[in-house]
Amino acid sequence: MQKSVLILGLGLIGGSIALSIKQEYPQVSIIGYDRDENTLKAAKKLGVIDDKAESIVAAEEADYIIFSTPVIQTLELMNQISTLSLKRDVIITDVGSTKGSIAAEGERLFTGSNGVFVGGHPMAGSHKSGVTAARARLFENAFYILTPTSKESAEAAEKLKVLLKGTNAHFIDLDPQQHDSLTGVISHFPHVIAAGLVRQAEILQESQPLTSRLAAGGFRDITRIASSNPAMWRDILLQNKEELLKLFQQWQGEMDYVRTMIEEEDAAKIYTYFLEAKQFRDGLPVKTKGAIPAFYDLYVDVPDYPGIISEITGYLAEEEISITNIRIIETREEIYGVLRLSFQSEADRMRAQRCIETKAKYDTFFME
Ligand SMILES: NC(=O)C1=CN([C@@H]2O[C@H](COP(=O)(O)OP(=O)(O)OC[C@H]3O[C@@H](n4cnc5c(N)ncnc54)[C@H](O)[C@@H]3O)[C@@H](O)[C@H]2O)C=CC1
Ligand SMILES: O=C(O)C(=O)Cc1ccc(O)cc1
Repeated sequence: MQKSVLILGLGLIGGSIALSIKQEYPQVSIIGYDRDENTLKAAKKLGVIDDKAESIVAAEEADYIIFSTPVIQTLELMNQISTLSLKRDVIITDVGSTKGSIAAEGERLFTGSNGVFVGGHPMAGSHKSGVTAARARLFENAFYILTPTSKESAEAAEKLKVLLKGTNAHFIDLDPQQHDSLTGVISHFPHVIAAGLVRQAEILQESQPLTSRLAAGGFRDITRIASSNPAMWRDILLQNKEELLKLFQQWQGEMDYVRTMIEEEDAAKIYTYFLEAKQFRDGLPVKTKGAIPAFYDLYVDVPDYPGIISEITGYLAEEEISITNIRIIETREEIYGVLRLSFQSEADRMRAQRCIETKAKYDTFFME
């Protein structure tokens, strides 16, 4: 493919898209634009882009334009770019976490004589940001939603899937409103709840200093997404306001229901509530990535002796398997402890399991 791709915003997502395109099509020319000069320099130095664009006017040469900026800036940049002399058949897309207003603006601004717009959202990420966190494999097995709104944009979506083949993502076409309603429930609202739980603990911490020490285990895990980028989530909530307001109402009803069951000490109803939640949760697919990044954790039953961590990490290093986190979960009084290793992908976790079971002969297990 001898095409030129302009990526605006070279952070975690823009950088990862650039790397995945380059991996599949080395001959494609990737031009990067970012308002932060240091990011641009880093992107060039890390080989994420082939060339730096001095200004957004570089869009006039592009066959594909990908907005990878925060959602509010994407709307502003789309307006600026639409006033340039773009190639007639340029395909324009974005990666924003919200789609309603971006897709509507894309359809209004790009009318066929100055390119065609199709909204996009790769549903994988991390709480990290910036070009240094970019990875070609970030979107592997993740859902990548495209939101075509016309026959022309549906055709553009098919071409985009070819360009983005190297993401190894699963593409799904959705209506923009349907996208916002779904991601509201499974991504945006959970970020509000996670932040709310953390703030509740923070208030208790003032009178009970033990709180943060006790919160170090499971609480820390279920509130992990509260460590996400605050500016990004502020913008996402503001752009998905209508859906979120509906969800607040529904959630308040849900919490009232739980509170009443407890007030009335209705044991049977409380049991059914948890049982039904467990059944739905246990039925969720495990092989694909969802909106919120999965934990690729492997638990290893290890004898509790000095040097055990370096023994295990040594075996993994021999096979060049990278660990993103390591922690002793619980050291039982006697002989065995549980070591939790976290990996970047399911493939790394599977390789690590084979490696440890073969070389060290320790039992390993997953907790889904
Ligand atoms: N972080 C995540 O996990 C995911 C994020 N997204 C979406 O991807 C988009 C980008 O997010 P990240 O890559 O995480 O952010 P990031 O903070 O890592 O990167 C954003 C980049 O855009 C640049 N930028 C900001 N305003 C600009 C402007 N006006 N002109 C040029 N460059 C500008 C920044 O300098 C930065 O390099 C957002 O719209 C977000 O909703 C989508 C899926 C996952
Ligand atoms: O790490 C997090 O906070 C995530 O939940 C990752 C993420 C962030 C934004 C998206 O639109 C999709 C996935």
